[in-house]
Amino acid sequence: MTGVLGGTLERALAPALERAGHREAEAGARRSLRLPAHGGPVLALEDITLSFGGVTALAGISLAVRAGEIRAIIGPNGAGKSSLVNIVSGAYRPDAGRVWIGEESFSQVPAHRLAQLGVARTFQNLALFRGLDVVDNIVSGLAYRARSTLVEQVLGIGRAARETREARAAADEVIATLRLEAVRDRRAGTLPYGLQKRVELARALVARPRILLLDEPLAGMTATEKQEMAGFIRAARERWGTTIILIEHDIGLVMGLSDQVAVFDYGRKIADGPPAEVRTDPVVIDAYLGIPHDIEAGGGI
Ligand SMILES: Nc1ncnc2c1ncn2[C@@H]1O[C@H](COP(=O)(O)OP(=O)(O)OP(=O)(O)O)[C@@H](O)[C@H]1O
Repeated sequence: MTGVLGGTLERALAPALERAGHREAEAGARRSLRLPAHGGPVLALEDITLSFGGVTALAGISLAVRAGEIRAIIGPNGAGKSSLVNIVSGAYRPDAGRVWIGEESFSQVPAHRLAQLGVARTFQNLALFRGLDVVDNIVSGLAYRARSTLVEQVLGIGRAARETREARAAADEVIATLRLEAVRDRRAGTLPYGLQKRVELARALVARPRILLLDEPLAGMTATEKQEMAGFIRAARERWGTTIILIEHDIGLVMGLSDQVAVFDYGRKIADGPPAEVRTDPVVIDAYLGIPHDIEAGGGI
């Protein structure tokens, strides 16, 4: 029966997987990736529960993400994906459970220390400074680091001058990796949507976070833009070893891009494993295709 269900999901996902187009190349890229040999979890959730009034958004969620991993979190609407990102980024305090970031554990992640903890995030909606150049938008991702005084900054001397030089160098490295050279000095607000999303990714990467939370990075993009963005997410991980947590609705791309996929449904984690396993898991198929188990037991779909 599993085989039949597995085949059903394969068929359901086939067009998306076909669009992704380079599963084999991606598998090869994963094989050649230099992950730390004994990378322990860089991020772990321990029995996290979160409710809003009578609605349970997350019910006893545990999750461990290894250093350098691309971990997708997928699930139908309302499954609890954004709640999880908001807990990791400190916007929400769970009712119970702890979050581990590296060696430190928290009942609520201190949002003001997020950058210092090495965590960066992007948002579902664009949040760029539309009137600023691309490079200045990217440099703004380093603002929290500035140690120079206001006087030094106004006069452009001392630590401020050095910080400016270092920030530009860091921004230019990200610009080169994400192939943004041609629009470096363009106003962000004048760029097509897909490029603006790429600038957001660059801004989140400029401080070289250990952990990057991407909330629907491919939403609203054309198929070509999605392919490009998936390539740049992979490039960032390969260049800097960034651990990436990815919330995404495009299952085809997720399956090709991620090392591990956790599937949520109604606030519970119903599957967690490599894409090939998750894709054929009957529980996941039920959640996505709405195939009741009694039909499965009855032998026909
Ligand atoms: N701030 C909030 N106030 C009240 N209820 C909330 C809040 N945030 C989330 N919820 C509820 O918690 C549940 C999980 O929502 P969440 O946004 O985390 O799911 P999701 O998987 O990200 O959904 P989507 O894919 O639609 O963004 C939903 O029932 C939602 O209505």
